[in-house]
Amino acid sequence: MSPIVAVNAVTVRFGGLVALDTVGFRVAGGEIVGLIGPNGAGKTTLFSTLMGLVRPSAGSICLEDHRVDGMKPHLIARRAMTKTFQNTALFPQMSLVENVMTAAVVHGSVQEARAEALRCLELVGLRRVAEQPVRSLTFPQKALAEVARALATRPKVLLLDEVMAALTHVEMDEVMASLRRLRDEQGITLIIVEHHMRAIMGLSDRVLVLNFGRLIAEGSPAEVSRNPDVLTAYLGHSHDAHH
Ligand SMILES: Nc1ncnc2c1ncn2[C@@H]1O[C@H](COP(=O)(O)OP(=O)(O)OP(=O)(O)O)[C@@H](O)[C@H]1O
Repeated sequence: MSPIVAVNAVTVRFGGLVALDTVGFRVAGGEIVGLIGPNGAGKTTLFSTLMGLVRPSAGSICLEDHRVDGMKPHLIARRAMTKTFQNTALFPQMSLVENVMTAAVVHGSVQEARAEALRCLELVGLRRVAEQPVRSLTFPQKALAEVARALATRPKVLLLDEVMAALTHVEMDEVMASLRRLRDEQGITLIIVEHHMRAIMGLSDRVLVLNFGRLIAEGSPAEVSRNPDVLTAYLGHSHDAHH
């Protein structure tokens, strides 16, 4: 089966700095792929490049066999790949469903946007708190609200950018269960950047490891966590290893 996402020898340079160096990998439809690496490894740059916010200096990116590198972000979103936004402020005084509707208005009338927003909330298990103001939600509910907002564009591939950043272990487990269900029931492909190793290792089918812009390892969570190159990369950046 052809991959849903194919990244082929992508290089990104910022002036003299090589932020991504001939990075290549494939993602199958319905797969959960974790992307890890020490600070400055290139994770954010890779997400930005996938989303069309950064143009690769070399290489190509295909989404369902269509080249998307160099395409504008909204056109990539229309081709069904989108991203959550790190620390995007939800409107705290508005209800949850109204917040998701702000992303769902692309679907037409207010009534249609509301129906779409409720569908997205159902997908992440938040339907029952739809009418509550966002300020009254728990941290894991807020994290899942970000995911629901991203789902309003009906992605096949969803890039999750540190949605679990502020959570405790118990809260993380709650979000992870919802994300797993989203993949299992909807077949949505998830690519995840997360500093919490526990979340990455618990959720991912496969983990990609970046270091200084290069892909240094790829495998199951168990394979990656005993890979000597990965251990060296993290020991050199002990701050990250403790997250
Ligand atoms: N717009 C930019 N202009 C110049 N250099 C940049 C730009 N964006 C990122 N970089 C550099 O590219 C490299 C990769 O950064 P990136 O933010 O992608 O890493 P990261 O893995 O996401 O790090 P972190 O975990 O700290 O978020 C770093 O050296 C960074 O300083």
